[in-house]
Amino acid sequence: MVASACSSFYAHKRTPFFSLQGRRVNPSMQKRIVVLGATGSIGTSTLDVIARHPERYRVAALTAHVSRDKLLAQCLQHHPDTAVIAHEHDARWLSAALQDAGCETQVLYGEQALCDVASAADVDVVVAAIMGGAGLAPTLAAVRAGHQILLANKESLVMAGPLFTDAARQSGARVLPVDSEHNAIFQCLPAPSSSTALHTDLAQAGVIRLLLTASGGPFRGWSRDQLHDVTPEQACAHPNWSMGRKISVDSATMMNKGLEIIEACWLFDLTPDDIHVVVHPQSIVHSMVAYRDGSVLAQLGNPDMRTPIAHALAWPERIDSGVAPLDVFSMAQFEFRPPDEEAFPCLGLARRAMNAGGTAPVVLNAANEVAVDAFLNGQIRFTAIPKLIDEVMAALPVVAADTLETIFAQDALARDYAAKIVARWCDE
Ligand SMILES: NC(=O)C1=CN([C@@H]2O[C@H](COP(=O)(O)OP(=O)(O)OC[C@H]3O[C@@H](n4cnc5c(N)ncnc54)[C@H](OP(=O)(O)O)[C@@H]3O)[C@@H](O)[C@H]2O)C=CC1
Ligand SMILES: CC(=O)[C@@H](O)[C@H](O)COP(=O)(O)O
Ligand SMILES: [Mn+2]
Repeated sequence: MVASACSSFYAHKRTPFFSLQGRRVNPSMQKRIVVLGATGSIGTSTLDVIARHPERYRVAALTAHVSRDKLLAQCLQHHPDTAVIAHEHDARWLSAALQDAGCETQVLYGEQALCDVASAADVDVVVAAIMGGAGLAPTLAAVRAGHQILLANKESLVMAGPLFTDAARQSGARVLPVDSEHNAIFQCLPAPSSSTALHTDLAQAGVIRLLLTASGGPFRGWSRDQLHDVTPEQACAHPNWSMGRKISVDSATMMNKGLEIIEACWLFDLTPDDIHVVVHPQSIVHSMVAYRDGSVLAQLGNPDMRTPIAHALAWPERIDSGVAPLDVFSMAQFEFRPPDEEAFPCLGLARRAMNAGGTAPVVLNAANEVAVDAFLNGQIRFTAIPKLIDEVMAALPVVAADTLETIFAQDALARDYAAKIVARWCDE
C-alpha cells in the first residue's frame, strides 16, 4: 500500500516474545528507531550498529530521497513498519517490490510523511541523518514530539538553533550529538543536568574553551592559488572519513568546521569566541575541552562514525560498535596547528553569521548548499564557493528567526539569490 501520509499504520502487532538468532527477544525491551536519511553514510553506519544489537533496537521507519534500490535492500534486512521515499513513482515501485518479497513494510512518500514518521507516538529514538536543510522539518517534528534525537544533521541546528533548543526544552526531547567532534566534546563534559542533555553554563562547570578539531580536508596546507583548479573528485576525497559528497566538500572548504562552530554554540550554549578550531590532520583526537585548572580532556578513536553513533544510541551505557579500539602504539605522531583562514575563508563567514544572529546562519547555510551543488555540477570553481556565500550574505537583510515560516522564507530567498548569481557567473 502506498500513501502520501498516514496516521493509523502504527497500530502494529507485536508478539510478546520471539526468537532472533537463537536469542529470546522481548519486543517491549526494544527501542523503536526511526532513521531519517537511512541510505546515506550516517544512515548506513547506524543500521550497522543497530544490527549488532537486535535485543535492544528495532527499526520502526527508514527514509530515503531517491535511492530506492538501497532502501529496498534495507527494508528486506530490517523489516521496518514504514519506509518513506520522496516521490510517488519510487514509492509505487518500492511497495510492489516489497510485496513481491513478502515484506509487510508500508511505503509512504513526500515531505509530510517524513515528519509523520519522525513524530509518530510509539517511536523512541530518531536518528537525524538527512543531508542539508531538507532535514530541518522532520528533525524539528521529532524534537517537538519529545523523542530522543541522535543529531547528525548539523544544518538543522545552524538554521534553527533557538527554535530547536527551545522546542527540546519544552518537549523534554533528549538531543545527543552524533557529529564526531560534538560527540567527543559531550563525552568530555560533566553529565548534563537537564533531560534534554543540552548543556548550559559550562563556565560554572570550569570549562574555559572548546577545542574543535578539523582534519583540514584534502587541501590542507594548500594556498588560495593552488585551490583555483581543484575538481569535485579531489574535493570529495576526504583523507580520513568516508562521507556523503556535500559534507565532503564542506570539509574541503572548511565550511564544515564553520557549521560545526555554530552547532557547538547551540548544543553547549556558547559563543563562537569560546570555540577554537585546531587543525589535527590525523582525525584521531575528535575534539577537546579545556578546563580552568589546566586540564584538557580529549576523546580519541579511529575515524569511524559507528563509535559516536553507538555512544549516542546507548548513552549512558556503552555498547559494541564494530569499531576496533585505537591501537595507540601504531600512532606515529599527533599534530595540532591553527587553521589558515586566508585560504579557507568559510570559517570566518560562519563566525560572522553566528555573531550576526537571526536569519544570518540560515542565509549562510542556504548559499553554501547552492554553492556546493554548483561546484559539484561543474558550474563554479571551488574558490567561488566562499565568494558566492559572501555575496549572498551581504545582499540579504538579517531578520529575527523566530518562526519556521520565516526561516524557510529566508532559506528560499537566499537559495534563489544564490542561484541567480551562479547563472550570472556562468554567462560571463
Ligand atoms: N557522513 C558523516 O560521516 C557525517 C555526516 N554528518 C551529517 O549527517 C548528515 C548526513 O550526511 P551523510 O550521511 O554524509 O550524507 P549522505 O549524502 O551520504 O546521505 C544523505 C541522506 O539523506 C537523504 N536525503 C538527501 N536529500 C534529501 C531530501 N531532500 N529529502 C529527504 N532525504 C534526503 C539521502 O537519500 P538518498 O540516498 O536517496 O539520496 C540519504 O539517505 C549531514 O547533515 C552531514 O553534515 C555529520 C557528521 C559526520
Ligand atoms: C566525521 C565528522 O564528524 C565530520 O564532520 C568530519 O569531522 C569532517 O572532517 P573535517 O574535520 O575535515 O571537517
Ligand atoms: Mn564533524
